[in-house]
Formats: sequence, C-alpha cells, structure tokens
Amino acid sequence: MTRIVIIGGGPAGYEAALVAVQLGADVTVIERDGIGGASVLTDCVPSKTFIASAGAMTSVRDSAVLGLRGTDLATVGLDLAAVNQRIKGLAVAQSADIHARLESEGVAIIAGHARLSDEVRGLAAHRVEVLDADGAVAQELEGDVVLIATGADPRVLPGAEPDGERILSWRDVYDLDEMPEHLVVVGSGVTGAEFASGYLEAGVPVTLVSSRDQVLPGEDADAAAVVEEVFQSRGGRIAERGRAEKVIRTEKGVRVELTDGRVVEGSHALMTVGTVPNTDGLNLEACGVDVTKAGHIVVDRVSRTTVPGIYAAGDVTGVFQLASVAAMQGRIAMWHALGEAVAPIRLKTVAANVFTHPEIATVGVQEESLTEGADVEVIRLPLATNARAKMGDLRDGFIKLYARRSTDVVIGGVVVAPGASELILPIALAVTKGLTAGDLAQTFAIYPSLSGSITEAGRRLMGIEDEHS
Ligand SMILES: Cc1cc2nc3c(=O)[nH]c(=O)nc-3n(C[C@H](O)[C@H](O)[C@H](O)COP(=O)(O)OP(=O)(O)OC[C@H]3O[C@@H](n4cnc5c(N)ncnc54)[C@H](O)[C@@H]3O)c2cc1C
Ligand SMILES: NC(=O)c1ccc[n+]([C@@H]2O[C@H](COP(=O)([O-])OP(=O)(O)OC[C@H]3O[C@@H](n4cnc5c(N)ncnc54)[C@H](O)[C@@H]3O)[C@@H](O)[C@H]2O)c1
Repeated sequence: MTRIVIIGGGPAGYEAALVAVQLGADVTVIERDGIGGASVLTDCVPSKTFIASAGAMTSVRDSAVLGLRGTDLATVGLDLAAVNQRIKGLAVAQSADIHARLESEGVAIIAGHARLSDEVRGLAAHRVEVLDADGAVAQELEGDVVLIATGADPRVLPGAEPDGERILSWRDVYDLDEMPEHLVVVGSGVTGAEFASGYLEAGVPVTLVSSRDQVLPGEDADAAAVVEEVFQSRGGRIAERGRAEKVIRTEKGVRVELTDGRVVEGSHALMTVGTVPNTDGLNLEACGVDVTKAGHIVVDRVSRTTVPGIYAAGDVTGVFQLASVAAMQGRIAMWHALGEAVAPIRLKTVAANVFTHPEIATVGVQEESLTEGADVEVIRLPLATNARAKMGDLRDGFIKLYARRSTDVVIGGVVVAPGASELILPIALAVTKGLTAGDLAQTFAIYPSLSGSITEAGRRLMGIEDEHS
C-alpha cells in the first residue's frame, strides 16, 4: 500500500487526501490549526459569509426603488456580534464536516506542525517529523509520497504590524466588538477590494489605499472601472497611487502614512498587501526542494517539485491562489503519484470571481493578453439592456465574450454583475470544452434572465463573424 503523507489540511491537502484514499493509499494528513485550512477557517469562507450579510443590508437599503416602504429601510444596520458569531460558527462547522468526512473515508489526521526530515537526498521514501506545541518532535512518519500543502499567510508590511485592535490583518476582523467608524483598507488587490466593498455595504465609511492607477490591477480594466465607480458612487474614497509606508496608532485610531507624504486617517486600518507562502521551517533546502525568489515551491503542471516523490499544491506554490486551483493541484498530484491517467492542470480554463459589488467573474483569455491583430473577436453587452436586470434595477455591469474569429470557438469571458460567480459557468464550460459562440447562441436561456445576455453575446459574435466572411 502506498504511504502518502500530506502536510496541511486546506483545500489542496484535504482534496488530495480524498483522492488518495479512494485509490487505496494509506493516507495521513498533518495539520497545525484545523482541517479546512485557512480557506475555511480564516480567509475564503469567513470573508464570503461577511459579504453575504453586508450584501443583504445593501439590498434592503436599495429596495425603496422597487417600491418597498418602511421607516427603517434607510437605517437598517448589522448586529456585529451576531454576524461574527455566525461567521465563526459556520467556519468551525465546515471544518468539522470535512474532518469527519476524511476520518470516515479512512484518512489518519494528526494535529501538529510538520517538517521534512530526510537525512540524505535521493531516498525512495521521505521522512516527516511532527512537532508538538513546544517544538519538540512528537512523531516521525515515512511516506512513499509527500504532498506539501501548507498555504500562505498575510504579508506584514514592516512599520504596519497588525495589533489585532486597530491595525488589522484580514484574519482579525471577526474579533472586532464594534464596527469601525472609518476603515482604511491598505492594498487594492482582490482581498482589499472585497473587504472595502463589503464594509461599505455594511455601512462603514471606507478609504481604499490603492498603490496602482486603478483598483484590482490583475482584473479586466473595464470590470475594475465599474467596481471603482460603484464604490465611489456609494461614498467610498480611493487614495489613488498611494503606497503605505507605515501605519501608526493614534489616540483615536490610526494614521496611514503614504510614501509620497500624504496621510490617511481612520479608526482602523485593514492590511491587505498580499501573502507569503508558508515554507519556513519545512527543511526544503536541505531536501533539495527548489523555491522561487518569492519563496513559492517550484512545481510542474502535475504538481511535482524538484525532488522525486515530493509534490506541492495550493497557495504555497503561488499558482493562481484560489481554493479551486489548490484543490485541483492536490488531486492531480495524487492521480499522478498513484499512477492514474492524469491531464496536467490547464490554467486557461480556471474561472475566478471577485466578490465585490457588483462581482467580477472571469475565465480564459483576457483582453490585456491579446496582441494587436490577434485572431480574436470581442463583444461587450451592458447589463442595463437586459430585461431581467431592469426588473431588479441592476444597472452596473456587463458581459464580455471572446471568440476566435477563424473558428468561432469561445476562448474567454468576463461577467460583471451581482451573482457573476454563478453566471460564469456556461462560459467556463464553453472555454473548457471548446464550444463555439454558435453553441452558446443556440442554447435556450430562460426569459427573462441575466444568463440570456450570454446567449445574446453568442448571437452577436456569430453576426460579427458573418460580417468578416
Ligand atoms: C481574504 C481571502 C479570501 C479568499 N476568498 C477566496 C474565494 O472566495 N475563492 C477562492 O477560490 N479562493 C479564495 N481565497 C484564496 C484561498 O483561500 C486559497 O487559495 C486557499 O486557501 C489555498 O488553499 P491551500 O490548501 O493551499 O492553503 P490553506 O487553505 O492556507 O491551508 C493550508 C493549511 O496548512 C497548514 N499548515 C501550514 N504549515 C504547516 C505545517 N508546517 N504543518 C502542518 N500544517 C501546516 C495551515 O495551518 C493551513 O491550515 C481567498 C483568500 C483570502 C486571503
Ligand atoms: N475571491 C477570491 O477568489 C479571492 C479573494 C481574496 C484573495 N484571493 C487570492 O489571494 C491572493 C492574495 O490576494 P491579495 O489581494 O491579498 O494580494 P495581492 O498580492 O493580489 O494584492 C495586494 C495588493 O497590495 C498592494 N500593495 C502592496 N504593498 C502595498 C503598500 N505598501 N501600500 C499599498 N498597497 C500595497 C499591491 O500592489 C497589490 O495590488 C490572490 O492571489 C488572490 O487572487 C482570492
């Protein structure tokens, strides 16, 4: 029986474990905090649960236009204690569900901090030590295959170290007793944009410190512009091209000092300036596992590291930091290690979503990567012309579809809309399976529905192709 040792119980680790036991391996997962990982306990699940409450509040506030009346509509608020309790309860319950599922499938789970401990390089099997809370070796294991799935932690900006009270990392916010009076969010990547949008929806004045010309530098520029516009129209402030140098506690709150001399004051600062991979103390160098300059473990498309028998998956590899990608990398590692037929990961088919208001969902080829004269046709349909959107008073957003001019094959898309995370699937399916704009055009969409704009975009693309032929 192949012995598999998995370090880290997040999506990369636990999904890998499920595949490996299914294939008859002897599987052990070592996790220092809780099964489900940061994804379930502190990052993805809690933030989306908070955004669900904040979004509900905005829906109530915005409902007057739909004819709802009530004296409290405009002043509806969140009960922070109840919201936080719900968030933490949901995270713990989900962690317990996954823990129970792993155990019921026969996966052994060890609580502790693990590290590689191969004494010489080139051995067929690898050794792993488990440390207890005092750092003493509590257990030693041997694995024919080891998967490193240790995730990433928030990056700390020197001079702006979180104190858990006023200067916060995104993992601290669920312990606040009161809503911030004025939140300064430092960093406008996906994490910063989501929290800035969420807190604003929850009724908190927010200033977003964005080191770039536009928030969400990695996203479609049109989509980022819509989110930025909506954020500002709802009263959010953006300190453009502002790079925080340090954050100082003041008598009443915080002072965020920018490198260009500007100062942003608020009651709390939320630091969202990226992540660092969890590789410290894993003994990677001694074992011959290569890392990049940024510290991510180098892997190929079937999750192999530079050492035979040692695989890595998830945020620790820096490949698209998404729970879905982490899980797929973990599964691919196990299929490969256990001799199953496996296709290398295809990053061009990864669907991703930014949970702002409105949401931004993307898949496949994006405009920024297109070279001039590329064999690609783009269509963009504004949400405002969609009948269902009008019924719900949804004005901000669009659907964008990219297809190869020569073959009509759909190669990418963007959806900016409330619930874009649900609407992207038909486009993701088209990109994954090589479907054409014609295939989308001939698919029945519900009338009226937002997804009707996706089939409409398919029809428009067919029209464009005809004009060119
Ligand atoms: C605020 C926020 C919101 C996000 N929202 C989304 C989202 O909506 N959708 C999405 O797809 N992605 C989202 N992500 C990204 C997603 O959370 C990560 O991509 C995902 O957690 C990666 O999974 P992982 O298994 O690699 O790592 P993790 O989930 O970080 O799990 C790694 C685990 O390994 C453990 N560990 C580390 N070192 C050791 C060790 N030496 N020994 C034992 N255990 C160890 C850690 O305690 C941790 O539990 C979000 C990220 C952030 C920061
Ligand atoms: N919905 C989702 O799927 C989701 C949600 C959150 C995070 N994530 C993933 O987690 C990963 C980490 O996201 P993130 O947003 O935390 O990191 P990030 O690295 O994507 O963004 C951090 C931003 O902070 C800026 N920054 C850095 N130093 C700064 C400073 N001193 N002052 C001002 N700005 C500064 C950077 O320029 C960058 O734009 C990403 O890969 C992201 O995709 C995914």
